[in-house]
Amino acid sequence: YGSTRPERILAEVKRKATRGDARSVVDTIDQYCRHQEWAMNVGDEKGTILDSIVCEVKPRAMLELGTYCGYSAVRIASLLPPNSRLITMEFNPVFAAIARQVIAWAGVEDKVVLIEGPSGDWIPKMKKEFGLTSFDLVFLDHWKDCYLPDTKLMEECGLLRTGSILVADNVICPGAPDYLEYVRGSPRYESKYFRSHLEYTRVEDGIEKSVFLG
Ligand SMILES: Cc1ncccc1-c1cc(O)c2nc[nH]c(=O)c2c1
Ligand SMILES: [Mg+2]
Repeated sequence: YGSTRPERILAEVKRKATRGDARSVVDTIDQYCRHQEWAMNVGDEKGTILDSIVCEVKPRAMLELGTYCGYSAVRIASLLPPNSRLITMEFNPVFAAIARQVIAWAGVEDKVVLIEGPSGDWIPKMKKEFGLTSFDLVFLDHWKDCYLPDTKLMEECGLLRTGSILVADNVICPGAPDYLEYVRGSPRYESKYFRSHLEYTRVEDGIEKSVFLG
């Protein structure tokens, strides 16, 4: 039986990255996915844009939708101030199992809570389950068709406050046209596009940063 791509990524992390060194985990995955086999991590180019927003916002409470192998969870967690939390949500159990091990290898497990299951089921439960009032920063990187419904659900569940920031990956490739139209057209958001490329390629992609105005 063959291994899966996430399993091969984890194997490379265990082979090449230094335990407890988040940056070496990030760099190892980038090297592997650029030179061995492509995978849908946010990557180094868009990752740098994400880093700058995380450093600017210094979120106490952050949500990531779409963990995959844990690349961006590790990247984000390494930048979080003490007693800040990243909650990362993954629908696919195979991805979640790999991500837990990547997050542990990087030594950031005390800053990251990984939850498994559909975002639509979890979002209405978040406040109660985690004693949250709202998220300071949300990274949308799961499935393009869920960006808009999940954003509306977070609004309805009171998980966004005036000033909460949404950062969405892949707004060009694969693209989330309904989401873009919503955040760019709504008076309740101030939206800005950061032009970049699809991870490890020359294909255009970008990140949309949208501030919720309440
Ligand atoms: C898989 C793929 N193939 C060709 C072009 C883009 C993608 C792609 C890239 C990503 O960064 C993704 N992030 C989250 N979720 C996705 O489904 C996803 C898909
Ligand atoms: Mg992505």
